[in-house]
Amino acid sequence: MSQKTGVPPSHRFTKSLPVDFRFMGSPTSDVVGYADINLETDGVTNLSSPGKNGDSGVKVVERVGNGVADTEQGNEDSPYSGNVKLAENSPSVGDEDLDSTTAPFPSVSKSSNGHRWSDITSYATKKKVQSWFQLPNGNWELGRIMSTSGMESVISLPAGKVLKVNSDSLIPANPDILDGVDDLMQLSYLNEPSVLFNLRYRYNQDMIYTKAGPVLVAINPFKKVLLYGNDYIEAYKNKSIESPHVYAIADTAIREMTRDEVNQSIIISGESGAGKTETAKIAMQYLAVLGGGSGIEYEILKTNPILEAFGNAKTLRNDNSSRFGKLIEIHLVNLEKYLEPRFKPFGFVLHMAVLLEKSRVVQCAGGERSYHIFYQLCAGAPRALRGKFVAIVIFL
Ligand SMILES: Nc1ncnc2c1ncn2[C@@H]1O[C@H](COP(=O)(O)OP(=O)(O)OP(=O)(O)O)[C@@H](O)[C@H]1O
Repeated sequence: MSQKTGVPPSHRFTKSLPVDFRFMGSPTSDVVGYADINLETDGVTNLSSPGKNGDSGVKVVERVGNGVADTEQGNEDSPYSGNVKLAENSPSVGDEDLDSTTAPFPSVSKSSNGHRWSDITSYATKKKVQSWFQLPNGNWELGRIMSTSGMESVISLPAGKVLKVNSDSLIPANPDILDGVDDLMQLSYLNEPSVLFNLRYRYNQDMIYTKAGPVLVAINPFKKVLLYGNDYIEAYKNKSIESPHVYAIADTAIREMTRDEVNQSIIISGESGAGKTETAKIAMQYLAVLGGGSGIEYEILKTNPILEAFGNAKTLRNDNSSRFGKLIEIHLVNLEKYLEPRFKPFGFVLHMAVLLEKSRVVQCAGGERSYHIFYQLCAGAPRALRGKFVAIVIFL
């Protein structure tokens, strides 16, 4: 099978979080010794890395399972610790001729869970399907299997690199026809690099939403994307558009509530700066339009800046970080059976703020700020009063 020739070069590799990734902490001391990639003149890439004592030992990362499902299995420290196993001081690919079947290559140690990809991998190598290979620096590269002998495969990577690798370390890639599918469940091979590749492929075309079965994956675009507004809302309401979207999630929630007469919840989770607050507002925007247009919905949406003034602050990760947990309850009144497609206006929206980070009022880390309201107070106050406010802030 050919490589993804229609794919721009920037899409052909994808990167995992480093195996020593910690959410807010610093890398641990037991880090993987990432190998340097040296492109030899004969086009064969050798993996080499100075070991602790200056030897050429390299720690090799083994992928032992399906990245999507396994993220829940790891310990709480590392999101990928359930998936990876370090084979320390394994020999690196040497300078030997590729024809030499005894040439050392990054070894892969089996995990106690067994190698769940081995069946699929052997099928993939037999059929020479395009495969993903993880370089020691964490990048996944899409390669074409040139030959396989025993447990070794020779793969060609983009830019003419050729590698001899353990066949078990290859992870099958999906055919080109599945590039950028709407729902990750449609992928023939559901593995970490394929998921990352698909998300990245869509993201590069401003398709920031992708379904993973009933779950919506949203990637923060950090720029204005033309996916919102009344035209889109109308289209999702009329079901004339089916691309994954927050609007579609909100639409499903309200329709199922009407049909089953059961309350619905939308849970939005992600790390700081991922876009949870914006996503919640986008969902509320859809519900507001669907609500019928009494005007009260828009007033409710306007309460967000007030809530954010008291509960949001600039952090190193997010200029408008919510420093509290938020539960938003939207109550619909006079909801008559089978009222679709038009719903009665909202009764009220209940915001519940919990676990406010109180310490931020008196102390915050360098480069961060206290709650927006303090700065807004100073900015809006008459000059004499402003001086007093600033004095209080300094005194605190
Ligand atoms: N859909 C989007 N379109 C454009 N920009 C977005 C979108 N979602 C998020 N952003 C940008 O990312 C920034 C951070 O998003 P947001 O405040 O929603 O993150 P968060 O997950 O709520 O973070 P925290 O947990 O720190 O409160 C926003 O201020 C905005 O600039």
